[in-house]
Amino acid sequence: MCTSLIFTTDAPYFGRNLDLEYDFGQQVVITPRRFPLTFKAVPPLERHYAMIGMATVAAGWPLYAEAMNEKGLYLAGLNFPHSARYPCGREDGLSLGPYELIPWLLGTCETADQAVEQLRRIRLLDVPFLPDMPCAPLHWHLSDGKRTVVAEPMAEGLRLYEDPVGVLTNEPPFPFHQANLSQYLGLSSANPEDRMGAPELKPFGQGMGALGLPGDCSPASRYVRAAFHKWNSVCGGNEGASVSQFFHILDTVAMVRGAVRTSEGKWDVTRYSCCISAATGAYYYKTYDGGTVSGVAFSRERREGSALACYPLEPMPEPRLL
Ligand SMILES: C[C@H](CCC(=O)NCCS(=O)(=O)O)[C@H]1CC[C@H]2[C@@H]3[C@H](O)C[C@@H]4C[C@H](O)CC[C@]4(C)[C@H]3C[C@H](O)[C@]12C
Repeated sequence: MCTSLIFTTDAPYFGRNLDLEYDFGQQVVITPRRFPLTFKAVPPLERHYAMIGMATVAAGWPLYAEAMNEKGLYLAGLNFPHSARYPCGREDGLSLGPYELIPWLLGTCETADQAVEQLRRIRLLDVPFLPDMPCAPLHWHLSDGKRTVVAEPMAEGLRLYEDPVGVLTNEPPFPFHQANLSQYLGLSSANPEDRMGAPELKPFGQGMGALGLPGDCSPASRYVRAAFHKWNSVCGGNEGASVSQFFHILDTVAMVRGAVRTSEGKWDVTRYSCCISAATGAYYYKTYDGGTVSGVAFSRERREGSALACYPLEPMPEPRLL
C-alpha cells in the first residue's frame, strides 16, 4: 500500500510513502531534457521537460514510481490491484503503456490542466515493458499545487476526479474515500467538550478530540489519518520546516515491519518516503533502514544533458564517535 500527499505551505510539496514487500531497484533518477524518451507506440520525445523522481532503470529506461518535472508538475502511481483495467481509454487515443504515463505527461505538460487534457485522449495499453515485467495495476495522483486530480483506469474507462483533499491511498476507488472521510467530520485536534450531559466527566489527557481516528494500515484508514494530520498541520513557512512536517505527516501512515503481512506471508513496509519541493525542485527522501533525510538537488545544470543521472539511496550514516 502507499500514501501520496499534496501539502502547501510557502510553496507546494508533493510526495508519498512507497509501501511494498520488496525493493524494486529504486534510486533517485533525473531524466534531463535531451534524454531520448522512446515509447512503445508513439514517436520518441527527443526534447522534453526534465524530471526527478524515484525509479528503477530497466533496459536504459526510467520506470518511475513518482516524479516531478521542472515546471512543478507531480505524478505518482499507487497500487490499484482490484479495479485497474488495461487497455483503458478511447480506442483512437494516444497509446501508452501505464509505465510510460509519468515520462509522457511530465515530459510534455506544464500544468495539471494540460495533463488532464492529455489524459482525456490517452489510451493505456496492456503491453508489458519487458516480457518478465507485467504492467503494474495503478491509479495516479496528479498535481501542480493549484489543481489536484486522481486518475483511475476502470473497466468503464479512465475516470478523472478533482481531489480537494490532496491525499491518495489504494483501493477502493476514489469516491469511496471521499464519502468515507465524511464519517470523521467530528474529529478535532482540540479536547472534546461534554455533550453527553455528564458535567462531572472531563477529558483525562491531550488528543481526546480525535478519538476514533482509525489507527490501522488499511487504505481507507490511512486516507483518513493522512487527511486529519494534513488539515490539522501547523508548520513554519520555509522549506526546512515544511519538509520536516511533510515527513511527520507521512510517518503517521507508515508501515512498520511486522504489522502488515501479505497473503504470500511477506511483510509490507514503507520502503521509502519522499517529499519534492515545487519551489526548488529538491527531492528529499528517507528509507526504512536509512533513518535520516537525504536530498538530491534538481539544479539547472542537472536539467540539461542527455544521459540519465542516477543516485543510489544513502545507507544509514556511521555513528559519530566522540
Ligand atoms: C507497488 C508500487 C506502488 C506502491 C503500492 O501501492 N504498493 C502496494 C503493494 S500491495 O498492494 O500492498 O501488495 C508501484 C508504483 C510504481 C510501480 C512501478 C512502476 O510502474 C514502473 C514499473 C512498471 C512495470 O510494469 C512493473 C515494474 C515497475 C517497477 C512498477 C513496480 C511496482 O508496481 C510499483 C513500484
